[in-house]
This record gives sequence, C-alpha cells and structure tokens, in this order.
Amino acid sequence: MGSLDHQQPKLPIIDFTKQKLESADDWLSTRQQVVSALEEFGFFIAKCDKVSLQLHQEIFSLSKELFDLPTETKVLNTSDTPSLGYVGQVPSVPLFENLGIENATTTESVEKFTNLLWPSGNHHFSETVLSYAKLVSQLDQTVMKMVSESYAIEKHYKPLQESMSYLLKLNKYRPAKESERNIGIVPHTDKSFMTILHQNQVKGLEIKMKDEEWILIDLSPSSFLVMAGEAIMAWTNGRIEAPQHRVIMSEEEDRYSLGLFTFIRDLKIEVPEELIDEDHPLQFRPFDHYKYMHFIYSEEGRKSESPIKAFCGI
Ligand SMILES: O=C(O)CCC(=O)C(=O)O
Ligand SMILES: [Fe+2]
Repeated sequence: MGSLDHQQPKLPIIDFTKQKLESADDWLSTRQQVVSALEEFGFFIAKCDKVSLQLHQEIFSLSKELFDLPTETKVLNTSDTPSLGYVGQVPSVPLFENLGIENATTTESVEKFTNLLWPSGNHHFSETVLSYAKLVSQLDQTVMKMVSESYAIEKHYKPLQESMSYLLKLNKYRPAKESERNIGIVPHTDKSFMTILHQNQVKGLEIKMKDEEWILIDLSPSSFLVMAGEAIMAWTNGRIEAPQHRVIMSEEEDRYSLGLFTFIRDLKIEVPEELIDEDHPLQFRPFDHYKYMHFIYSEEGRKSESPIKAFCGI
C-alpha cells in the first residue's frame, strides 16, 4: 500500500509523479498498490504532477465564472442522457449545481459547450478545460492500463478503451443557510466506469469505508481521488466495488469540484472470461452503459436498492 497520511491514516495514497513510474520496478509496485487499493477500498488518492498549480487555479476560477452565469444560460446545456446536462435548484439538494461536458477530451465538444454558454466566445475557458480533461484522462489511462495488465485482461480492455467517452462535470456547492440541511450531494455510488475527482480548497467530500465510517477527504492541488464506478464493478465481476460517497457542506465558502467520468458508448460491457471461476461465478450479464444510465431514472431503477444488479445482475 502507498504511504499513509497523518491526518487521514486510513486512506490509500499512491504516488503517480513522473519519477515514480519510470522504471519497470516502480511501475509494477505502483500497479500492485493500485489494484490492492481498488479491491480493498474502491478508491485511492493519486498524487500526480500532471496538472500544474496554475492550471488548477485557472480551472477553479473559470468554474466560478461559469456558475456565475444566469440560470437561463446554464439550462441551455442539455444532454440525451439524464443528469448529464445542467442540474440545479433541485429541492432535495438545494446547495448543489452541476454542468456536464460530454466528450470533454475533444476540441469540438468543448468548443460547442463554450459557445453555448458564451455565445461571443471564451477561448480561455475552452483551452483550459480541454487541457485539464486531457491531462486527467491520462491518469485514468495509466490506472486502467495497470488494472487490465494486473488481471491479464488487456485484450478485453482495448475495445472498451476505444469506445471510452470522458464526461467532465463541474460542480458547485454553496454553504447551507440556517434553515437548510448541509447535505451537498446525497450518498451514492457513481454510475460511471471510473471517476477522477478534484476539488478547490473547500472540503466536503466524504467516503464510506468498509467499516461503515464516513471519512472526510482532503485533496491538495496535486491530489486526485480515483474511484471505481458501478460499470467497472460489473466488468470486474465484483472484484472492485464502487464506494458510497456524499458531500456535506460545513465550511462557509462555496465549494467547487471537478469529476472526470468514463463511460463506454456503443459497446456492451462484458465480464472477461479470465475473471470468472469457481470462486467468482459470473455476477453480471453484458450490458449497455448508456441504457443503464436511462434505466436508473426509470421507475424500476428508482425503486431498486441496487440498480446495477436489477439491470444486469445474475
Ligand atoms: O463534489 C464532489 O467531490 C463529489 C461529486 C460526486 O460525487 C459526483 O459528481 O458524482
Ligand atoms: Fe459521485
């Protein structure tokens, strides 16, 4: 396991800085830490120097600029997939707002989003978002290379990787008023394949550990929370589980966070035969990720305690 942090003794922290991955030995030992952390916790904190402090500051200052736009502008961002466009002013989570950019690693789609929200253009926004999404997607690719190598399922990962789409969600949470509950986002597991979260200096994200304790996550500008979603849980036949997490707003300042989520488009996610054996009987049927996204908002999905199991569990 990676180094242990004094304030967060229970959390797996893994060093992904350039020097750490250069030699074959470092690669193998980091790979081992990644897979053990994902199997034991469903997440880890990656220390990573890809995003400079300047880019970190710029993207959060642009997030503020984005959420400061009028609501009638923000609602222009729509999506065919539920919850991926604009979410805000929801009575059960009044502190929370988010805007999603689908295919955030492609110039075309980031520019489309930017031009929708700033019809007279905002080149700085599109440039910054694109470089952030590309850099963080590299961290996802490194992690997934390690996971698929470690399970010897690279040949099954390749087609998924080719069908991978990156959704960047920009989130804002305002502090609660006296009369309000301070829940920013209710406990949930992500519906993505994988998620990488990053935040400004205002804390609030909590993860439920296997012992049921909620732990507050503190992320420095060079730390990213790499977390399993339900799709990788199904793909790995339950070896890696998606952890529950929530946001509680106890600070007086607005909190901004960024989530880079991977989704698989136009290809069924199927458990590799290498991950099925006597000890691990097949738990999930092949499924379409975007159909699953629609299912969770259907009546049956909403009623279900575990929508992924209801959708494609055996
Ligand atoms: O804001 C955060 O840190 C968490 C956001 C989150 O859980 C989500 O967007 O799914
Ligand atoms: Fe989440």
